[in-house]
Amino acid sequence: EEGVCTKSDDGVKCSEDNSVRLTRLNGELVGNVQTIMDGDRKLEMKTLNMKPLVFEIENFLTEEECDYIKAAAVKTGLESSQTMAHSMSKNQNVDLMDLNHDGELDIKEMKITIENGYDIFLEKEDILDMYSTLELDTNGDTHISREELSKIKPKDLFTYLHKVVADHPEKHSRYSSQAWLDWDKVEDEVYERIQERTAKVTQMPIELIRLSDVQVVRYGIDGHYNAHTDSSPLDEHVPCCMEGNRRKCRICRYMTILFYLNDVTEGGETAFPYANMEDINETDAHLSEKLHLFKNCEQASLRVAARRGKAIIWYNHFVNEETGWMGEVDEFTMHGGCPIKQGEKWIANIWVKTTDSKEADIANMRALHS
Ligand SMILES: O=C(O)CCC(=O)C(=O)O
Ligand SMILES: [Fe+2]
Repeated sequence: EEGVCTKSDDGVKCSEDNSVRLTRLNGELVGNVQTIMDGDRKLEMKTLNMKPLVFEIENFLTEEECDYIKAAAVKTGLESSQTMAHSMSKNQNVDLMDLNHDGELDIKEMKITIENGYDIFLEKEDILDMYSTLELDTNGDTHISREELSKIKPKDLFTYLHKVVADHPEKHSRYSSQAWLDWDKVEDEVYERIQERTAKVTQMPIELIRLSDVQVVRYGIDGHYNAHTDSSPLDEHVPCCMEGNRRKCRICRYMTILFYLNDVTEGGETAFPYANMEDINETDAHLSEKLHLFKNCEQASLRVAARRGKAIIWYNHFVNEETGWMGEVDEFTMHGGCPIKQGEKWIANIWVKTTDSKEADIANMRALHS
């Protein structure tokens, strides 16, 4: 339970050795309950699932804490996540996802191309509509050859897709609004209590919890988030994103702690469509209809109901046996938010950031105390 740095009468002492490892709690088996005392509050951490490993703690946050976080997000200002912010610019060429390298795009490949490039989740009919409107598929074989594709202007594609999501916001991969809370940059008793409680139940160093990214999300009617992983697969050629780093980087988040800040009248569960599947086929993993939670939430084998104050916890990565730090991504953690049928949904994500370098992460943790 000891963090990297501990407070004592003569100040803060940080352990010098690198034997620190990322904690991965033992789930034992589904339904297992571990009791943790936080002051006089008794927290019950239940194992919800083993593959992926997911824990649930009801009433982790008090009613007041939920309202406090919501109010903080409102004060910061929520921004719509439905922009094409990460998407390609008007004039950029489409980055073709020719998965089977046959020199043309079938409907599935076009679907992925649009998802990755524009964060828009289209179905077969939508793609065929697009082909006919933009006169893309000149020979009508539902395949887009390089030649056919070279005839379209990226700007037209952009304009077309922009209109599709303006008319149908539910076609966004994510339909919500969000705000970031810089909870490591302010002195705030409520945040500190939550950080300490989170460190306690996860048995993670408080410094890593404090340095986490915290995002508050609000979903209205039809709001949803199609299935995704919260972290990127390991890639030795691309560094983990760090603050101020403008180079191409990948998102590295060892674990996710998700708080529900309100009760949703109907819908809005968190769904894990690949939970408990035997294995995940690499290519199919990102093509499966199961990922389309806006439509297919009921098919997901693990669904967690949104309840005010509840926390769920999972590990986006395994622990590398040798280094004790970030291991491979756990693809079974693929998850998202089911559409809101009635009411609204507020959550807060605590994304515990780690990088490929344990030394750099420990240095960051130490820096918090100086
Ligand atoms: O809304 C949910 O339940 C899941 C949200 C989520 O996966 C995310 O914000 O990354
Ligand atoms: Fe997520």
